Amino acid sequence: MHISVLLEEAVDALNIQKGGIYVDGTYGRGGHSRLILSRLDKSGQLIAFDKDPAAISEARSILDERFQAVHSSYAGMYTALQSLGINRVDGILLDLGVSSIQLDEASRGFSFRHDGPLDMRMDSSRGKTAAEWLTMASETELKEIIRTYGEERYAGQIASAIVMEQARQPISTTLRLAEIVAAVVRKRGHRDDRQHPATRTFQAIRIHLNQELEELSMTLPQCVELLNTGGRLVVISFHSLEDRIVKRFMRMQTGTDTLPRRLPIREEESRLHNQQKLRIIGKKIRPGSDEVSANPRARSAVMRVAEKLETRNAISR
Ligand SMILES: C[S@@+](CC[C@H](N)C(=O)[O-])C[C@H]1O[C@@H](n2cnc3c(N)ncnc32)[C@H](O)[C@@H]1O
Repeated sequence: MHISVLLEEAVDALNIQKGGIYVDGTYGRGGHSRLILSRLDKSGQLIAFDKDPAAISEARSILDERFQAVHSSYAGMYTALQSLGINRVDGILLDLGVSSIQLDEASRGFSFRHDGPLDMRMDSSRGKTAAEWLTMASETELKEIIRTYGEERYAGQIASAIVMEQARQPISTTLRLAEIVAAVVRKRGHRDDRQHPATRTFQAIRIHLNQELEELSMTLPQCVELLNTGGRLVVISFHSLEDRIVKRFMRMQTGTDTLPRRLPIREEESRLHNQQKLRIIGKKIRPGSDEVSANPRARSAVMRVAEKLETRNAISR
């Protein structure tokens, strides 16, 4: 089961207009989608995306003519909407990362707690599995990925242990990878009872394999392009790397983020940079303690909301 995080808060933040067109970029198990649909009237529309074929097949069980499910990354949102004849929408929700169903289903290979094939693809219909990727990754690449996407302080030692074990016998299951990583972390005397020692490494490989940060960065500008004036962009992130991208992007679009002062920036670039396309709505929102105790996965969630402004030329710096 997947319990939707910040369910009411996120849908409230979309400021639903009954007859509007909305996008749920991350259908998952449809918690947010169902609530959005309940707030639309007969003329409203909701288009949901998910990379995961299992999520989309569940979505297709919603028989509602106001609803369409598209099997695609949200990074393909602009093109997919165009092909549905939709140029503008009134709100977009991105509830990032993996669902509890993906994490808990051993056969998907995301979990260091349940043994399964080392897969980790959100879109199980294409691309390399984590096990296949490990057969090709160099120690340097592994170290870089584990350090950058996992913010893991033992990245070097973990990468070296993985490459050594991989040479002895290909690592093909989640528990084997978890044991290799845990052994390194424990040998360094590190203990954190709140977190399994392989958490950061699994997160890093998952982010890399699914191109999570690249796709998020490609999608945010499409959202701004697609929104009608007054339309809302609502993003729920689950780790600081995602949240940093969202925060930076929203600030840039408000024209309040500063460009490095000493760079020779031409007037045109400066004018474009200062074009204010979004207004930030409220402060970042975190789930309350009741939600976190009912759903520990909500613990790290951060929601940010922005609204599309009428595009106008800002004054150059
Ligand atoms: C946290 S869950 C969403 C849960 C959903 N809001 C709900 O209430 O049930 C994230 C979902 O987004 C999907 N996802 C992650 N990255 C994606 C991407 N780039 N494009 C499309 N779907 C993506 C995952 O497959 C997963 O099903």
